[in-house]
Amino acid sequence: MELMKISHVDKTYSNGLKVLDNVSFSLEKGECLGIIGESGCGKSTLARCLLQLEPIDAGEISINGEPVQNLTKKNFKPFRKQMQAVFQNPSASLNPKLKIRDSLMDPYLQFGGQKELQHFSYTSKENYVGQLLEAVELPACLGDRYPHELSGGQQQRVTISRAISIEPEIMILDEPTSSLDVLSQASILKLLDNLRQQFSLSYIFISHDLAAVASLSQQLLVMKDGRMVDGFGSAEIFSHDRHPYTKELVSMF
Ligand SMILES: Nc1ncnc2c1ncn2[C@@H]1O[C@H](COP(=O)(O)OP(=O)(O)OP(=O)(O)O)[C@@H](O)[C@H]1O
Repeated sequence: MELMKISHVDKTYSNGLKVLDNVSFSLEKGECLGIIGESGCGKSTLARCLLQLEPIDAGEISINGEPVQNLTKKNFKPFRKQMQAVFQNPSASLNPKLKIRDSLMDPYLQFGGQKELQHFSYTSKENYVGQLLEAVELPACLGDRYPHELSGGQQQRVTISRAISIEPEIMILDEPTSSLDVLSQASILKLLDNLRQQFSLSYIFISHDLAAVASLSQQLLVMKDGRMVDGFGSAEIFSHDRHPYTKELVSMF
């Protein structure tokens, strides 16, 4: 089942730089779609456009068959609730003045409240936050701490926990492991893979790190200078049919 469809999307910044050029792809329910590309190719711009943090100039973005690119912020809110994001730098994503417990409550208060949760249950703040921390394999006592009292890997687990807290359908992962050391990267990738299966999530995983993307994704797209130049199933990454640019990326890792 097609959850999200991106058709012929263009984006040019006000300085005249065309960053997305006729970008099209679709995300199937339950899959991890990896998007690989070098620094500056437009990956983060794409993530921001999907989340409507940036407007697009042309094309269509639809979620569950509904075009969403022209919706007001208010009308986009129900779709935004279905689509959460994890970014590269967890310390920038967490409010330094809030205890972890209060950061974790943020999406529930903003979007959830009345929403029936299937995997988590809300009986009290304490209990809900405990379940959220447990889902990302962190002890409940961390709820009492501030972000600077956690390691980078623990902080990223908290941002992942916050993203799944209202049980979205889609997660946009924009370089989720790039700021972490190698061991933390591996354990976060494993966690993300487990959570996708446990919570029936679908991922768009954007990174310059081919090994990380390939380890998690069923489908891969290769982005170069704002265009998708190649797309294939993860088993076909080493195929002779790959685009020359894909072969170049593969040969570098
Ligand atoms: N708000 C903006 N205004 C003008 N140009 C921008 C803006 N944001 C990004 N750019 C430029 O658009 C291009 C693509 O940037 P983007 O951050 O999307 O790439 P990226 O592939 O995510 O790179 P990286 O992996 O280094 O984060 C770059 O040349 C960048 O300098």
